[in-house]
Amino acid sequence: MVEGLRKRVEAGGAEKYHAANAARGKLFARERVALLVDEGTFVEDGMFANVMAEGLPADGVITGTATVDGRPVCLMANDSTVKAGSWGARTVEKIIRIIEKAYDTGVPMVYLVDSAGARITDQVDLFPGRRGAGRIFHTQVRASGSIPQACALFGPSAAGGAYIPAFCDVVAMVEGNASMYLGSDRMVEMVTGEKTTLEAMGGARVHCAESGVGHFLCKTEAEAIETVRRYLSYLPSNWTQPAPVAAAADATGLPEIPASERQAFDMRRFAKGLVDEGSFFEIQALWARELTTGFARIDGKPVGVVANNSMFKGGVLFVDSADKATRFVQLCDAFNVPLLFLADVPGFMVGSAVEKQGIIRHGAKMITAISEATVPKICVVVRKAYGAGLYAMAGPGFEPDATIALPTAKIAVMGAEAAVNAVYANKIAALPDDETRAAFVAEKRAEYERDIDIMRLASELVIDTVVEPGALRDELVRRFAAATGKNRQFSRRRHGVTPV
Ligand SMILES: CCC(=O)SCCNC(=O)CCNC(=O)[C@H](O)C(C)(C)COP(=O)(O)OP(=O)(O)OC[C@H]1O[C@@H](n2cnc3c(N)ncnc32)[C@H](O)[C@@H]1OP(=O)(O)O
Repeated sequence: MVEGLRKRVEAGGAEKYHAANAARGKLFARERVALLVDEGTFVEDGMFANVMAEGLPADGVITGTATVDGRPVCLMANDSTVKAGSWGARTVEKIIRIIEKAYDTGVPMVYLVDSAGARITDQVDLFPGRRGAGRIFHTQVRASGSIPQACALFGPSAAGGAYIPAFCDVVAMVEGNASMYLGSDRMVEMVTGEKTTLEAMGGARVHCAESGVGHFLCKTEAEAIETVRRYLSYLPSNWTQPAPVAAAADATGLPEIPASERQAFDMRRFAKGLVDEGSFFEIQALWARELTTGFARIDGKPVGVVANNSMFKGGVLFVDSADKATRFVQLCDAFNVPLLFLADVPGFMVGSAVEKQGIIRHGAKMITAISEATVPKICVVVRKAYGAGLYAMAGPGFEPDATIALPTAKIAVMGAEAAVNAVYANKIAALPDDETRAAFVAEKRAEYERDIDIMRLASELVIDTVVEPGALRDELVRRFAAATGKNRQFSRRRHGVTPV
């Protein structure tokens, strides 16, 4: 009898739901689990949930333990062939238990999500109680920063269900099928009159390029699962362990840095050329692109890279880029991944539009995260670091383990042109003709540039050293190694009151 039941549970829901999923290019939940884990390592919990009462296989969610690349993980996978992957009371209990197990044993938790959210027909059993659906989120929040939590999203993630991905460190979304939304298109039309679709409102591209809730836009389910595996490879199993070291690889070398600061420069190419070949793993590549974030390895050891990218919006910091940096810095700091800042930043955006969006609040949040990060952190000024941009990129006042400048670096309260205009606007306006004005501006500009000369800043001990680009990688290897055992106490308190 047990074997027969087991086979029925393993088959999932009715054939018509499997056929509908296959027609959309979706895999069965058990196939997803098999793609994620090392072969033969999966041990399932609660597979007979609800089998006697309602005959809903596994109550629509598969949970258990396994290894990924030889390291233990806990996982859950919604089965959308069972009531669209909606959560009944046992579904909720299984999800809570597996997150608790991940937290208690100190291993990553992987969420393979494809769910209609709460099972509306069973709401009294699953929704309001102490171990109701809200407890899933409470447990996720408690585990956040203690163990890595990664989500691959293959289908809908409706209403309350949308918060499971939202509480994860990262979310990989499959384009065309994955969606996240608080209210379905039908509900939106009923409440607001807006006519929309799941894809237009909460599709993978929307969340990966516009809202920032998604981190990786994937073409296939296999790619989303591979992305989760790769994410885990940069992180320790929990916050008490060091980040895992891989075999070292050579770097491909740095691109030439343009002489003119007005010329856009792709800092992703710089980062890729600096780190171990093929190790750069960009996170949120499509969102707030003026700032690049990603993991990489230098000499086999993981680092988190935060880099300004002047290819987009001149590398100026906006509200979204400040949020992107904040979250990534917190992620690295939580999991003992040293931070490398590559600065080429004119500062934060100014103007009424960004003031109304709260640029001060968002910028303060980023600077808070940089201040609170106690993991080894090194700031490399590649080109410019102007104004509060220097602070946001872990400049000297933010206890970096080093501030390194390339010979192309400029550090100043603002660029020369803006500075001359700010100080001498009245005098310039009073000059008699264009020729005199141009000569005056050129003279003041030269004076200003002498003041901020990078060797002068080195001689005043503002920065720790100036290195040629070819020597930067070796310098970083030595300095990160020297910072490994640093004291990580930041402040005497429970937690700060962060600007959010
Ligand atoms: C914590 C608060 C919350 O989470 S409230 C949750 C609210 N959830 C929703 O509003 C989502 C409602 N469902 C949907 O929009 C669709 O089912 C989505 C998720 C888009 C999937 O569409 P599709 O793949 O076409 O499946 P379908 O609609 O044909 O449903 C298949 C069977 O599953 C059922 N189902 C679906 N959602 C729920 C649900 N939330 N609760 C209970 N049952 C649900 C459908 O009734 C359908 O059942 P049947 O095949 O008619 O027996």
